[in-house]
Amino acid sequence: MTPPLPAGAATAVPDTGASSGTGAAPGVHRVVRADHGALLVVPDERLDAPPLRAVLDRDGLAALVGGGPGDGADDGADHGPEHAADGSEAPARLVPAVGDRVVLVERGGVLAVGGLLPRRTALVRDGADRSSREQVLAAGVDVVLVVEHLDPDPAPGRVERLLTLAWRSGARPVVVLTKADLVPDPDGMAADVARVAVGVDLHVVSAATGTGLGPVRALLGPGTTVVLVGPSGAGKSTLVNALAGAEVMTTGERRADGRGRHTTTHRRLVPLPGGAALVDTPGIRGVGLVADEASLDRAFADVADLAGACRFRDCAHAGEPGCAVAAAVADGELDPRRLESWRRLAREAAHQARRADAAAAAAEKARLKARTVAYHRAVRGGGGVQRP
Ligand SMILES: Nc1nc2c(ncn2[C@@H]2O[C@H](COP(=O)(O)OP(=O)(O)OP(=O)(O)O)[C@@H](O)[C@H]2O)c(=O)[nH]1
Ligand SMILES: [Zn+2]
Repeated sequence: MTPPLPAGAATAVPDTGASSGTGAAPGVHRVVRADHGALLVVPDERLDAPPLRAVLDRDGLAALVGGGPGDGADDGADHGPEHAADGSEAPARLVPAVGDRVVLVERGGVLAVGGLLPRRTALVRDGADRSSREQVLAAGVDVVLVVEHLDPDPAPGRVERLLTLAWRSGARPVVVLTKADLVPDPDGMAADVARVAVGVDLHVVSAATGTGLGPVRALLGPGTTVVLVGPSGAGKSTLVNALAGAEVMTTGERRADGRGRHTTTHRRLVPLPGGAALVDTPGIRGVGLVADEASLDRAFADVADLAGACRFRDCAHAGEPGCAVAAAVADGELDPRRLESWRRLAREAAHQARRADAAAAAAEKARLKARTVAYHRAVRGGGGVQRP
């Protein structure tokens, strides 16, 4: 299913004056790979078509119309400053990430990315370089499968963390518990995990026996983009291959020579049989958390509901009087482990927000300084000011 060009999307495409009749693949394309200015794209409605190479013009900004969780972020690579060198405001640069929908234009005989369609969803992680920049790992994702094994025992804290990440993306989170064939009571275990997956569908599967794959497959209709997150060994690749009925992802079988595994090193969009797409990247599999208050409120909707009854609006549920969350723990209504988990993630989210603020302040200071320098240069160069 190709989404129609939203109204106003055409303004995302700078007028390049490109002549028509060049046969430059028109229509919306999907970014299959994004490596430093060069992109591989395929038509949105033909994901299995041979990829085309398109350049990302460093000057021609890929401006985003509308907004989304990925706003203002890029793929983490150095694509130049956010602001023009003279300190004047430049439109925020957005660099296409895997899964983005782009419009191509022809520029001097080469295919270029003319614009980016609004990013409805984006899976982001903390900048690898400890800067405040968030890195867009995948854009245009519809479903985030949080994959967790039943054997060894599932880790509720990890599920909570990944669900928070998934909610943050704007996509729909779904929990998949794997390796049901290895435990005596998969449904009992699933009921325990369901308590930490509030408001989220949960499926129990076994790739080995094929149990439970139907409902997961049903999530992957034509035009759906899915990404899997979960710990190494959870069975993500095995699950995808079982769903696809083909070797789409490399599984974790060790290489015979013992030198690690055959794994992809590039982020890529992989077409699945049936018209869905998978974003596969090793970076996503063990992604660091980027939480914010809204995503925590979704992932911990039960805690958020209780918090509504706390006496203080900004209650930290850490011993304040009239705390409804603490009361729920005392009553055995809320698992203290869950409150502790919420606390830890809320601390991380606050830390990330402070870092982002500090970086924004530093950028603003640098911008003002550049402007001051430019002013003094102009004044001196112009000879407009005489020294007394
Ligand atoms: N018995 C059983 N084994 C499974 C199942 N799913 C996966 N496995 C096994 O678990 C191991 C890890 O599976 P992978 O699919 O490679 O796990 P992964 O999550 O992709 O791991 P990374 O690539 O490290 O992120 C493999 O040996 C699989 O054969 C299952 O449903 N039942
Ligand atoms: Zn409270």
